[in-house]
Amino acid sequence: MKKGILLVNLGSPDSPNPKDVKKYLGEFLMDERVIDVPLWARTLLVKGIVLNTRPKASAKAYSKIWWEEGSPLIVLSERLQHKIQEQVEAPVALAMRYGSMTIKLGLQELVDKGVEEVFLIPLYPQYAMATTETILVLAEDIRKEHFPNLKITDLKPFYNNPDYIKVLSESIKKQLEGKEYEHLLFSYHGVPERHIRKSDITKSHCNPSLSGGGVCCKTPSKAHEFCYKHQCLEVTRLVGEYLKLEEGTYSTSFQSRLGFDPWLQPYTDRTIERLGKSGIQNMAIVTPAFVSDCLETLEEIAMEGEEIFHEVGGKNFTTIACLNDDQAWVDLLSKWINSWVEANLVTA
Ligand SMILES: C=CC1=C(C)c2cc3[nH]c(cc4nc(cc5[nH]c(cc1n2)c(C)c5CCC(=O)O)C(CCC(=O)O)=C4C)c(C)c3C=C
Ligand SMILES: [Fe+2]
Ligand SMILES: [Fe+2]
Repeated sequence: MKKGILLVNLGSPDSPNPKDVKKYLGEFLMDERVIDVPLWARTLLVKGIVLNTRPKASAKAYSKIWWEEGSPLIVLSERLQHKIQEQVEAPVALAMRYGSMTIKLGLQELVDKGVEEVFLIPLYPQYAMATTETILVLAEDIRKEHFPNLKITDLKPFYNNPDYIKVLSESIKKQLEGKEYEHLLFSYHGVPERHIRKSDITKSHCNPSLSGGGVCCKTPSKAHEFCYKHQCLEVTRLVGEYLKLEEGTYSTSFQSRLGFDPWLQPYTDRTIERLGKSGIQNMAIVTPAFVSDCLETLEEIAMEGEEIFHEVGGKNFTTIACLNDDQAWVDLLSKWINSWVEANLVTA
């Protein structure tokens, strides 16, 4: 069977213009695994409220980070794809869950090259309903409808894979060389707490709220295979261990909340403010829910986050770049792909 690889990331608008941003946000936010309320309520919220207000503000934010070659997330994902292709004989295609570079087009590209078996790689270290799950469900729907003879195998979340932790930790270490910092904040994209409860396969383990939360994530459970919060906390713990970070000099927070429901806490903006107010003068921030830099890292963290820190008296704010097309990361993904191509063994 001829094999091929499909890398899948989140996606971006075609341009930072409000019209393109509105189209993109419409598709993104109407996904039932992103805004997980009944269709009528989602339609009312997204089409009646969010799409009338947010695209203008989002477009402004996108304009600040847009590159000449296009959206940073897309350009960086393409660089990763090309570098991997140099180390892998099977064809490597790239698709996005939302926007013009669809999963259907990505699969079609591989099928046109004679591929009969696809290794699908969601570019997310942690599992979440709003990221990994929505990719897998859509890919399977497309396979059934358009490519019924195609076989698809997916790479499982690799948040605790020792090689991944090593690559991430070494990247952080390298970027912090010669930098002064008293606190390293691990900021992950947030999700509503409700998403965590919905993904709990035991239906009784996960309790992510601040009052009862935290304990469940540290108590062994099969629920953790799908618990985004557990998987984020594990990345922080394992990197802390690898880099021998001192207790109290690093912590975890969650960014990018939207709407009024409780999201995973502590929130990143409030944490940055608290750190600055508590006398921390130099802080660094890393964003391990993303493998490619994007709006959420380049604008929300590197620009807004830094502004908050300076407003409360902080001095040096170091933003650590995502793995992007870092050579060790390219080598690791290529190693996982090659072992699947050679033996169908997924090593992550
Ligand atoms: C409203 C619900 C949202 C959930 C749940 C959510 C989860 C989630 N998102 C990412 C990764 C990215 N999100 C990005 C942008 C972005 N996310 C939301 C909303 C939710 N995300 C919105 C409305 C936006 C658009 C921008 C904005 O208006 O603020 C991006 C950046 C895309 C880019 O083009 O650069 C990424 C990446 C993860 C990993 C995640 C859950 C774990
Ligand atoms: Fe998001
Ligand atoms: Fe948990």
